[in-house]
Amino acid sequence: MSSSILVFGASGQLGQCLAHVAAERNMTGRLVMLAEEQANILNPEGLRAAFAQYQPQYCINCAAYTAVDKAEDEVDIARRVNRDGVENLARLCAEFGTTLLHVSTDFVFAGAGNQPLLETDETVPISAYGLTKLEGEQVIAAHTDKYFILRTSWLYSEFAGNFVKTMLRFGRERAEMRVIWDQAGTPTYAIDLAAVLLHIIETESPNYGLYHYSNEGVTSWYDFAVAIFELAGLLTRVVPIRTAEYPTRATRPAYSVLDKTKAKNQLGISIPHWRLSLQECMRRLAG
Ligand SMILES: NC(=O)C1=CN([C@@H]2O[C@H](COP(=O)(O)OP(=O)(O)OC[C@H]3O[C@@H](n4cnc5c(N)ncnc54)[C@H](OP(=O)(O)O)[C@@H]3O)[C@@H](O)[C@H]2O)C=CC1
Ligand SMILES: Cc1cn([C@H]2C[C@H](O)[C@@H](COP(=O)(O)OP(=O)(O)O[C@H]3O[C@@H](C)C(=O)[C@@H](O)[C@H]3O)O2)c(=O)[nH]c1=O
Repeated sequence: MSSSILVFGASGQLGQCLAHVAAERNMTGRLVMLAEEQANILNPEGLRAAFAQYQPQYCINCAAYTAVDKAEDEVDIARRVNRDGVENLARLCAEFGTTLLHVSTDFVFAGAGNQPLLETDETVPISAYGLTKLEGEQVIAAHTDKYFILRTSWLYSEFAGNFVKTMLRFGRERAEMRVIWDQAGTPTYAIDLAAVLLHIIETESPNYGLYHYSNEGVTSWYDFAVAIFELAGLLTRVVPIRTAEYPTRATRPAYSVLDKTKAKNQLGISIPHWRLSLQECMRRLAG
């Protein structure tokens, strides 16, 4: 077994954040970054060749179908990536003795409650994306014990497309933005999440299992947008609206705040507040 770490979906948002954090930690040499063109997780033969070549100690799966609204009309395609592709990886990890690090979502929950969600809370996905991501979690647990699944929420960063970059783009063009205030959750800086994934590897944590991870605190998309414009120095007016006033193809959970107690206790991490991490991201975007 080599010490290498295979990363799938390397050109997406989280994949790029991993490359960035790995470089800061002098871990770049261990990472084998595979974008979809180099390794499609739907191609078992190609994946087997990569596992055989690198004999990885760890595999990080950043590959996913993440188009939440589109998934409602393309559930089969979403399922192939978010369930079947993940199953391909889980099978190979079991065969090669590789530890699998995978990322899931707050959208596995219905979001009807008002208390921070635990790993043990009931999952009731209300969107096709959420359902296929939950199926991905289940196939991992069915094939291997050596896994870490981190459910996260509202990812953003300076890389790829995300809510922060959408707000900044529209905010520069428009005097006013209408943003939902009755969906509560916690944004997560994908750089912080990447750092946790690499921390699990660096510490060779034996505490396998399912974890919740987002930044600390609670907010709404509206408050998040207000904070983004404040930090960017934009005068864009943000109008709070209800979910019903912003119809989307997929239904999103009204409340999806994740309780991170388990991750803090078992992985030995401390978690920055979402405002601090947003500040850091905005600093990097400006610089
Ligand atoms: N973004 C968010 O707000 C949240 C994301 N998550 C989860 O976090 C993880 C990372 O998300 P994020 O980085 O933001 O997502 P992105 O959409 O930015 O990245 C996903 C990557 O997967 C690639 N991909 C898609 N299909 C395949 C395939 N068959 N084989 C290999 N690669 C493939 C995509 O390539 P291409 O673009 O070319 O299709 C893309 O590069 C995902 O598991 C996601 O479900 C969880 C909560 C919130
Ligand atoms: C662009 C925009 C969005 N919104 C709302 C719609 C939605 O409820 C919320 C976020 O919209 P977005 O389309 O950016 O993000 P969305 O695709 O809903 O984000 C989700 O992505 C998947 C992958 C996840 O796993 C989730 O954790 C979550 O991050 O903001 C507005 O109210 N006004 C706006 O102008």
